[in-house]
Amino acid sequence: MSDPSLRDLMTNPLIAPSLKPALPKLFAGTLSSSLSGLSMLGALWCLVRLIGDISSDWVIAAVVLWITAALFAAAASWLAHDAEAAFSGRLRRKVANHLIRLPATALSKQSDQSLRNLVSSDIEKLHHMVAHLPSEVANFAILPLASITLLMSMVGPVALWVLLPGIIASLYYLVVVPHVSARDGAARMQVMGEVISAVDDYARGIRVNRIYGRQSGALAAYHDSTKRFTDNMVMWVSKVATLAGMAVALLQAVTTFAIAYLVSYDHDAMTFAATLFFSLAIVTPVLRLGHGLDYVSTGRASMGRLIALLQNPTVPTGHITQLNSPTTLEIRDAELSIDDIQVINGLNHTFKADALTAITGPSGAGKTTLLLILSGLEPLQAGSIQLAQVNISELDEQTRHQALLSIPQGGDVLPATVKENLRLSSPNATDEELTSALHKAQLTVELDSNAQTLSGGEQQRVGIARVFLSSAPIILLDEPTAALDKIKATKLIEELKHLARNQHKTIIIVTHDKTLAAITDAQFELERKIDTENLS
Ligand SMILES: Nc1ncnc2c1ncn2[C@@H]1O[C@H](COP(=O)(O)OP(=O)(O)OP(=O)(O)O)[C@@H](O)[C@H]1O
Repeated sequence: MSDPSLRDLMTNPLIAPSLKPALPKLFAGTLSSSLSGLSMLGALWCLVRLIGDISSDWVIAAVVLWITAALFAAAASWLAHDAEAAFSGRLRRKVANHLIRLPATALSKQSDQSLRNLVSSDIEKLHHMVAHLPSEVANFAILPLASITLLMSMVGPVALWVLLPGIIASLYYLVVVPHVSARDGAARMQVMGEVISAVDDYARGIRVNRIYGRQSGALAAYHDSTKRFTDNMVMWVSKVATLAGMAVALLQAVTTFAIAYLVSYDHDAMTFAATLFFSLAIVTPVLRLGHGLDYVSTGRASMGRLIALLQNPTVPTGHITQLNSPTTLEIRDAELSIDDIQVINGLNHTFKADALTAITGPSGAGKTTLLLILSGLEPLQAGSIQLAQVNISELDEQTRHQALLSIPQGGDVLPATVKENLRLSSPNATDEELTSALHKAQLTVELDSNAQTLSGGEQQRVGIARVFLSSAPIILLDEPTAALDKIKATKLIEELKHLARNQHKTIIIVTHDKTLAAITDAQFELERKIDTENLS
């Protein structure tokens, strides 16, 4: 699919609403930028007049116009960057809101790197393009037009010849550079990708690399790809940058001077000076066209990726805010295929209230997927999840969050203390309550210790402690005992059973461990669906 056009910025329903409130400031920025450029041309004109009429008036007028140009340029920059900041803030919030509401399977298709890019560099590239467009409109349209009008009025149509360097420069930047870049760009991007993966691999395997030295794995790949990247860059620079340098040198000075002389040699010195200066005012911006086009093309590519992300449907929500009591949980006639593989097929079950249920089954049977479905994070293709006899997709999002707490497998903690991590779920809990919750989750650790320096299993138990602080009536846990020894795992199961019974909660865990499942209040076994027709 080709990248969206600049028009899409204004018309695409996923991007335009974030830009629209910033448009008045962008237009004001364009106007200021144009006035700044016109003031510069005015100052130039005063200097030209000085040649024919040596008077301090022209010098004063030129200085005033230069100062005016500087003030307008500052205003233009402030307006454009203010508009850009508001636009990127709105878009960033929109993308972040969208990402956290994506179905689990859609989210799993994005790598960590592409998620990072979507919320940071892609938005930066797009707002960079938006911030620079006003001054580019002034540079590439209004200033050349004003210069050409002046030249035509002074020298006549023959002055159009001074456009020649600008036209040649434009063709170079619009045709030659993109052609060379497109040919070498893909190879450069591939090497760049290899450098990034090698750095990533090296960072992850830093201890291993320390043991095995430079020759091994990621470090060797890093050396190899950086070398190829450097060679490739040198080759590219020698092809494109050298030609660009020659073009600037020839077009800006020699050729423009020669043409200006050719078209105005029989006029007076003032007209000759005006022709030379104003023709440079046309050619100089064009020589910066490469940079202009670079950020427009990267901005458009980023806009394409952001639109593709925002086009993904989010998990459905409704407006129901009241829940019947008791808060029962059932799954009815559920069907779900992921990438054309049927994972859940006609599933029906009512989970026992005030009890701890264990979901068991062989690897790949769909236990984690079922937990995601029950938490409302993976929409079904058919059937429904009934929470307190309401279809979960009709529940208001906040109501769903208050009714359901889901603790995924593995530990994800924020870079803060254990206390701060727990306080996110229960802001008013006392230190005693927090310590008691940690204790029930089979974790003995200081509340002020750094959560990120805990082991993976300990981090997971910080998450499990939230279960004992939460007021949600439905609690889902994926493999909560995976990192625990037998004694601690059994104690945790007993604590969860106790919580379910005493505080009227429906607690559901996924476990591989049949002996642990046997001591829960109820079991629900999933079978692995094997396509027997394809087995010999
Ligand atoms: N995001 C995804 N993309 C593609 N396939 C997926 C995705 N998530 C799950 N699946 C597939 O769905 C099936 C069930 O996966 P799931 O993780 O739910 O199984 P599980 O019973 O929890 O397995 P395990 O016990 O090994 O954790 C598997 O065949 C898996 O490959």
